[in-house]
Amino acid sequence: MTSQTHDTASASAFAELDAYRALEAKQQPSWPDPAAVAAASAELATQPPLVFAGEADQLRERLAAAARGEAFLLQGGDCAETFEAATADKIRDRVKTLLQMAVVLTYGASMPVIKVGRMAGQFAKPRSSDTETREGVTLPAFRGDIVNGYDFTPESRTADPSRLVRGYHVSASTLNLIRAFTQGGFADLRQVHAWNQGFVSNPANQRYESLAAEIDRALKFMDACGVESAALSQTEFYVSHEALLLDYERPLVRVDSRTGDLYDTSAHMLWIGERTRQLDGAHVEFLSHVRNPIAVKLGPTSTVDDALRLIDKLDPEREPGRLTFVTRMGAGKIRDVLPGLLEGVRDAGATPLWVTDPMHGNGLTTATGYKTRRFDDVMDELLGFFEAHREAGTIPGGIHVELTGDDVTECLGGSENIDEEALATRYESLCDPRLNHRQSLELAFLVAEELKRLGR
Ligand SMILES: O=C[C@H](O)[C@H](O)COP(=O)(O)O
Ligand SMILES: C=C(OP(=O)(O)O)C(=O)O
Ligand SMILES: [Mn+2]
Repeated sequence: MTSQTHDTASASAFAELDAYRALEAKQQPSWPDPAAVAAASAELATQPPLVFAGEADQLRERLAAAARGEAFLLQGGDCAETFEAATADKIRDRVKTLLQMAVVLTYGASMPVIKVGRMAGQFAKPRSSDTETREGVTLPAFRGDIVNGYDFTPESRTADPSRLVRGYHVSASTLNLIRAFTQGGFADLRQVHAWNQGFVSNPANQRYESLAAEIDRALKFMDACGVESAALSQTEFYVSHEALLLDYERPLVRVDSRTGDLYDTSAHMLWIGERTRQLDGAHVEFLSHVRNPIAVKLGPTSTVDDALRLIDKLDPEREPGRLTFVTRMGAGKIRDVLPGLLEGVRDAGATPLWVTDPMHGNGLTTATGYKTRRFDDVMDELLGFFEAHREAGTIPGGIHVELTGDDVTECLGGSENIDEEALATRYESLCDPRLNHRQSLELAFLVAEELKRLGR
């Protein structure tokens, strides 16, 4: 193609993308100053992409393997990242937690684990209510650091478009550190013990320690045999977030110079949330025009028809790895709802990647006002997910969890038995409750058992 025909082709691709502008976009902030939003978007449009299109393609291939049952997706991180918590220590501890979980899963299941952080861009939050009332004062709800501040004052809660640009820069520095850790030796499998250090000693990381010792012995054996593999010293690590805030996502859509295709370069993988997955809505339209791997959350009211129409819109070619469904049904509903959904999609001949989010259908608020989840409900939804797939003969391809490497007390239960009273001691999340480091490892051991049972 000459450069002129290339320009014409990308102009028409952008025109198709912009069809979303005529559709309803739910869960967007009301920015008080539209000119300032336009200026922030224009600034973002001049910034370099955060990811390379070829990386997104590689992830799509990995996800295709997971949809075939030859790999397993581990996607996790904060509910809402914050600018303040984008520190070296906190990013390192989240990466370490995901690496540890991946080792538990890989070793348990003898299967490659695809590591995808809810990191480097997971800043925008959909809310149940547009406003929050405290002691008779009503203000706009907190919609994530990329929109407004958490402090309960009118100034802080006013949507501020300069946060869009700051969100980009915090994402860039977070991603930079993730790349440094995962490619610069920190993720070397010979560091399997080191990832466990610095966390409060507990039964889950003691169990991890003995698994790490087995891995060490296996590595020494391989060394002694002269087996060398670059795969041991580096790991692929991808980033993802909910593509919620279209004023942030749109300026980061770029043309892949290799193919002329559009990619949303804010992350490798993007998902559409339960609240914004309307077929005639802006989010579905927008993501139908970019080539990244896309996920859609499916809550308990989802029908087979919803799923099939999403497939037709987002993955008309039924390209392996393009589309992931993340089901978040709730422990009490998954066994009733999921088998029928799996069967309907299976009978239509489609093979999306099926992943469970055992967190978002299991929220509750305590009498003292803490948003929390019971670890037992999370575990129960996980088991229900594996059961439903056994029933339908389909492939349980991954998990999507809200977690942190920090020693927080946000979810009830787990082996340290966090109770309602303990929630107050280290509750740090600005949105949903996350599994702490120990609960995350416990969950990984349970999933590893289920994967072993599958005997893949
Ligand atoms: O992360 C998910 C949603 O943003 C969150 O669950 C909404 O919480 P809310 O019901 O407190 O608004
Ligand atoms: C908002 C989220 O989930 P859902 O769309 O499933 O409610 C989330 O993943 O933080
Ligand atoms: Mn959440």
